[in-house]
Amino acid sequence: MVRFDAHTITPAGRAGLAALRAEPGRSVVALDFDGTLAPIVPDPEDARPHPDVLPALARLGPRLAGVAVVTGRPAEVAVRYGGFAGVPGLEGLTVLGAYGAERWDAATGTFSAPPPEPGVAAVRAELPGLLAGLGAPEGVRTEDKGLAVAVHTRQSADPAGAFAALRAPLAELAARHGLHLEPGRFVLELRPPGMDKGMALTAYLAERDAGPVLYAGDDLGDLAAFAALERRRADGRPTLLVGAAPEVPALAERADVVVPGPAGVAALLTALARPEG
Ligand SMILES: O=P(O)(O)OC[C@H]1O[C@H](O[C@H]2O[C@H](CO)[C@@H](O)[C@H](O)[C@H]2O)[C@H](O)[C@@H](O)[C@@H]1O
Repeated sequence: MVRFDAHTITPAGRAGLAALRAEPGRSVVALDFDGTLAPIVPDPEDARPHPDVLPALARLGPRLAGVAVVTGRPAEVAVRYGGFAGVPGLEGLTVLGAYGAERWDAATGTFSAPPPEPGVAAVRAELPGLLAGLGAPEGVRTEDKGLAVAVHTRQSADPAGAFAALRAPLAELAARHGLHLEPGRFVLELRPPGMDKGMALTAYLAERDAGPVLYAGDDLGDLAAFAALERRRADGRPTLLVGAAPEVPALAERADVVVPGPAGVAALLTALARPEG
């Protein structure tokens, strides 16, 4: 069983954990995908959940008011890579993809997504020429996400250097086409403004009439979800913020507890799924 002592979890987080254990039927567990459920890997197409994640979620799901995956991935990609469809116990799972712009519900098997914004097509067309003109190093990769385009530097020889060099020109390209630049772990994503994980999570929690909430994330895009739960906490509602990446200080500093990546998240979910919690 995973136990957290007073030195590794904040008092508010401990209260959130106690509430989750005491009232599972009113509780929601919401989880980021990459870096939280799935280990970070060099090629984004290779990301798959830690092997203990699905069994734990399948045990937890029927006991909770809701389980959601809140991800920057397109919903369809997250469902496919996650292996979430048709899993007994996950009939109530919801995937909020593209930072909440897209949605998939296991209960119906249906996807919903808005039409792509014209700025995304313009960026898609301009990006190869821009990257060539900037002399983007070998290993810089683009990921076409449908509603957004992402530029990855992880596979270049100097991921941090390439990230720093590309950030301003990509921000300028995004702004010129009415898009927002979303920075992440060696990724710069050009996507439409107007939606973030905090807005998506808040709407989902209202829909489920949620009580206690656990959110786990590993990257800057998860800060909006943390902020949404910090507001709930300020209203006296129990929450548990889990940071899944000690190496991302902006998130780890705001977490109630920091666990070592998807293996740590899986261990926490497995412990929560036990009858004794
Ligand atoms: O919101 P998330 O579920 O955390 O998705 C964020 C981005 O994750 C993916 O990129 C990250 O994971 C890759 C696979 O481990 C890794 O190679 C990359 O360096 C990371 O930035 C994904 O490719 C993006 O589309 C997501 O927005």
